[in-house]
Amino acid sequence: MAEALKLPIIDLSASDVISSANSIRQACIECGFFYLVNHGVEEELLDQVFEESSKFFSLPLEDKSKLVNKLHRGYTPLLVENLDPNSSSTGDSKEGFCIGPFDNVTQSSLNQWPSEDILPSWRRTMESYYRKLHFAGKRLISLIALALDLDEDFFEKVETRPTPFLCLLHYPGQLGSSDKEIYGAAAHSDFGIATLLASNGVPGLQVCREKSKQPQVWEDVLHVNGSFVVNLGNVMERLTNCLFRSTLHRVRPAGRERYSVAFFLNPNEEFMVECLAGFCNESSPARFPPIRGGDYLKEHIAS
Ligand SMILES: O=C(O)CCC(=O)C(=O)O
Ligand SMILES: [Fe+2]
Repeated sequence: MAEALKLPIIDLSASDVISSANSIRQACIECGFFYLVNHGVEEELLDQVFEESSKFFSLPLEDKSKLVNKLHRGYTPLLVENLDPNSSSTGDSKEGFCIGPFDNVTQSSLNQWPSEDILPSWRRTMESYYRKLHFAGKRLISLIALALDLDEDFFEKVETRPTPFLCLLHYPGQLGSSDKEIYGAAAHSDFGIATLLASNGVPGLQVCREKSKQPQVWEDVLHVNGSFVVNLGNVMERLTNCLFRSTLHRVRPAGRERYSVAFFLNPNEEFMVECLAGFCNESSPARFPPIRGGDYLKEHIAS
């Protein structure tokens, strides 16, 4: 059993935003992971999301496969994604379903939905959860902007505002017998700006704080009722020249069915992902060349 990691807790509704931004800054420099509480998402809605998620993943593969992932929206079957292809030839032992933005007709038309005849309240539940998370995500990112000494509305402009994706994940409890260790999600860091994660409480998520230290030390991230686990993605390392950390994490199978819902704040296509002024200088030059969000996404998500 790995040691449990004690993560800082950030209160999204605290009135002293400067103090919250300072706590976020410290958490992002030290670990890149923290718990988010008082985020405004009701427990009842989250319960409904897990209930609907379980109903979808319980459908016959034939039905789920009709919605197979296109343009990062829809169903990804078990073992298809591999978050660490360099170390593992086997895909991750999880299945997923992703929903992209629906704030304009063009974007919205790309989403796929299970038939209302089979799952009548599915779409309504997921859209409602997406909206709530979007609201919480905007507030969180304004605190992250303050934590970077930027204007609070830095991430609200047309070209800087994140593009969120909601991904439902299901890790089956039983694994086939194999000599190799199969991960629910193999070791990876997220490629976007930040991720807000909720789970049904079944353990499995682990973090490796020092990715280059050998042997790697993995610590358990415990479930805290009513909180989201937030972690930064690689875009934040690029913006801060690695001051803010995008930490390696994975999901180990716990022998019980785990459901999680990840809300990924990805860069939008027009966002220039480059070291922010004040985070690099002559003695500490930018470690990554600038890249447009659209090109960055092409490099990081398989189509
Ligand atoms: O399901 C989890 O607990 C983590 C999922 C994750 O890390 C990811 O999808 O990027
Ligand atoms: Fe992740």
